[in-house]
Formats: sequence, structure tokens, C-alpha cells
Amino acid sequence: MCPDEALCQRWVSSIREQLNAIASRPKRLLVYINPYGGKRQGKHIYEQKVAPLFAQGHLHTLTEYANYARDHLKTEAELKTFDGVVCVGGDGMFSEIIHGLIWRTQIDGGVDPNCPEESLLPCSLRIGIIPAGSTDCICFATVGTNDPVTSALHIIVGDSQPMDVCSVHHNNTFLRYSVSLLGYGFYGDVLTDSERKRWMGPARYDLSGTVSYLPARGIVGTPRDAARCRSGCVVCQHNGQLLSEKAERYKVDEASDNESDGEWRTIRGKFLAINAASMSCACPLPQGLSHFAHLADGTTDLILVRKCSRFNFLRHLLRHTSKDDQSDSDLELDLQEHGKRQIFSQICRDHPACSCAPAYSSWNCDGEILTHTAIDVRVHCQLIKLFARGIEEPTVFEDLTNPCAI
Ligand SMILES: Nc1ncnc2c1ncn2[C@@H]1O[C@H](COP(=O)(O)OP(=O)(O)OP(=O)(O)O)[C@@H](O)[C@H]1O
Repeated sequence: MCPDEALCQRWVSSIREQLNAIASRPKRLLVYINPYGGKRQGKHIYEQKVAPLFAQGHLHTLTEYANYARDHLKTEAELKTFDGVVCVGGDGMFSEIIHGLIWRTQIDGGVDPNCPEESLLPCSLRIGIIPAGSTDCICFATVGTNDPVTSALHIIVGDSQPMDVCSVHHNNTFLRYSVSLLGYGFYGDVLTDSERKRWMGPARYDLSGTVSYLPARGIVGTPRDAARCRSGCVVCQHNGQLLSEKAERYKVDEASDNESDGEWRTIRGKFLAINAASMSCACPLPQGLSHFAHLADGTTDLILVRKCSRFNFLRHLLRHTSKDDQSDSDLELDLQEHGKRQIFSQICRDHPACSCAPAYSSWNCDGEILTHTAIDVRVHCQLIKLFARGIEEPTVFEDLTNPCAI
């Protein structure tokens, strides 16, 4: 609102000028709206909050059934006529979009998505997420807030945030793509058995497993260096550059095998949980499974939780809510307090181990159950791009404890 019309016009033309100067703004978007996600507000959120901000000419579709958007992107969608794809929904809808888009990109480019060794082609269309689901974890991890208008503005100005994607195969069959958490044991059972609370008794497991992995080499950053992935993350930029140069070298010299990637390592044992976190998996609280994981550094954080007492397992889970990582000593001290120890002992007594429980679990792949146990996981560095710019650090204006800011 502005009483002075001339001033108002100056603002409008100034803003238009600025927007026109941004070359990366999308002109035509393909929008999928899940009317049934979260609190069933997707359509309302899009119509009331987002559509009025978008220019005319975008194509929006209400999904008609689960996997409608995925299948449409895989086959029918005229992708060449769009500059980006927007999903209005939650993490499940986002997963549909990446499955459709990645698959289509490989088929169009002559890459076999069923082959676990293939280097996948990056998707050229960026993806926007208008949060309208229940958890909206991916939106939070890439934007820093779950607000439809903020997300719409990131789309309008054409922001770009690269993101790693893991492909998951069983033998030579493609199973799923994952961007957040792959978890076997505890996190698989939370999904399948949450009502029966079987997960409360980790001692019931006797999950003997073999995990083979290729340690990240030559890149910067470790899961314990306390460098959080934030807007303009230098770790992601550096590693993305390094890995794409390496991929180019492989292309030139087909004869070179993966020797220079280093040696595979194998760990055998009994585990309560086997997790691969490709992002911090943080919601506003708790801080996430792997606090210092990066969105686009070409690696996934492997978290192996060996068989331990219930008490220690609960301590491990509680540490996810703290600001530091698993080595946080304050929390250790906290838990030594007599009262808390008593509470945990009570929980453990109330949920005794079930000796008849089967000694297998399921993989939880970004919230979906996988039917196979033996899987191959490969990280594809910066395979997709989002209309986002990563989580931004609070500016001085948001620091209300700073009197200058007020
Ligand atoms: N028209 C539809 N009818 C039924 N299910 C649909 C339809 N469109 C999409 N879906 C499915 O609904 C599921 C849930 O949707 P969505 O992710 O939007 O919300 P949510 O599960 O509440 O949010 P979150 O995943 O963030 O917790 C998705 O797996 C998606 O495949």
C-alpha cells in the first residue's frame, strides 16, 4: 500500500527491472498439485498463495492418483516446452517428481537406469517444491523454512540449488532413488512396525550384516568437521567441481577403471541400524541424523550402529536432538543424571526383547519400504537442481538479542 501513486509506480518498475535482469528465471513451469497430501490443502495453497505470484502461462495439473506425476513425467510430458517442474505436496510428491524426471532424462539420453554402474545424466529441468505435505523435510533442508510463499519466490527469481541423488539397485534391477535417508534396522522398522512398538526393543535384533563401502577420497569436508551445509556451501562447490572433472577424465580414458577411486572396505557384524544420510535430515527440531551432511558434495554419510544395550541405543537416538553430533559430551553428562537414567531403565523394562522376532528388517528409502535386503547404492553428485538456494544463515536483522538490529 502506498498513498503516492508515482512512488508506487517507481517501485513496481524498479522491481520489474531487477527481475528482468535475472537470466535464470523460469518462463514456463509444469506444476503438479497433490490434492490429498498433508492436510489436503495443496490446491488451496497453490490457488491462494502461489498462483497469484506466478506469471500467466504455467501449466498446472491436479494429480489423479498416486504416481500420476511420476508416470506423466516418465512418458507423456513435453519436457522441452518447460523450464522447470513444480510439485505442490510433501516429500512423497517430491519423490514422485524426481523418479519421473531422472528416469525420463536417462531414457531420452540413451542411459540404462537399471544398470547400477551407469553414470546418470543430470536433469536439465529444475524442480520447485511448494510445501503442502505433512513433514516437508526436503523443502526444509533446501530452503530453511516450510513456507509456500518463500518457495514460490525462489522459483520466480530462478534460484538454483544442486542436490545429490543415490540410486538403489538390487542386482541389475533399479529399485528407487533416494535423496535423504536410507535406513535398515531401526529406521526400517519404525516405518513398518510403529504401531506394535517393536522398535523399542533393539536388543531383539540379531541383524548380521555385511556393509561394503567406498570411502570418499580427495574431497573436502567430513561428517564431523562441524561445517554445516548452508547457502553457497563451499564444500559442495569444491567437491562438485572435483567430481565432475574426474568424471570427464574417465570419459576420455575409458580404459582407466575405478582404481583411482580407492579401495572398497567391508565391515561385518551385528547391527541395530545401518543408515546412509545424504542430507542432515533436519526438521526445525531435531537437528537431524547427520548434522553436517551436505546436499551436493557427492557423498553420503554412512552411519553404522552396532548391537548395543537399549539404554545406549536410546542415548544415541536422543543425541539427534542436540545441536552437536554424536560426540556431544554435554548430553553424555546430562544422561548421567540419576533421574533420566531411571526413566530410561523404566522404558527398557516396559519393552522387553521379543525372542521370537525374526532377525531381519527392511530398508526405509526416503519413507518408502524396499522389498529387497541386499542393495547397491551409488551417489550421483548434483544429479538434480532445485529452485532454492540452501539454508541461509540468519541475518543480523533477525538477531533480536542484538540491540543494533532492533
Ligand atoms: N491424487 C492422488 N491420490 C492419492 N494419492 C496421491 C495423489 N497424488 C499423489 N499421491 C500420493 O500421496 C502421497 C503423499 O503425498 P505427499 O508427499 O504430498 O504428502 P504427505 O505424505 O502428507 O507429506 P510428507 O511426505 O512430507 O510427509 C505420495 O506418496 C503421492 O504419491
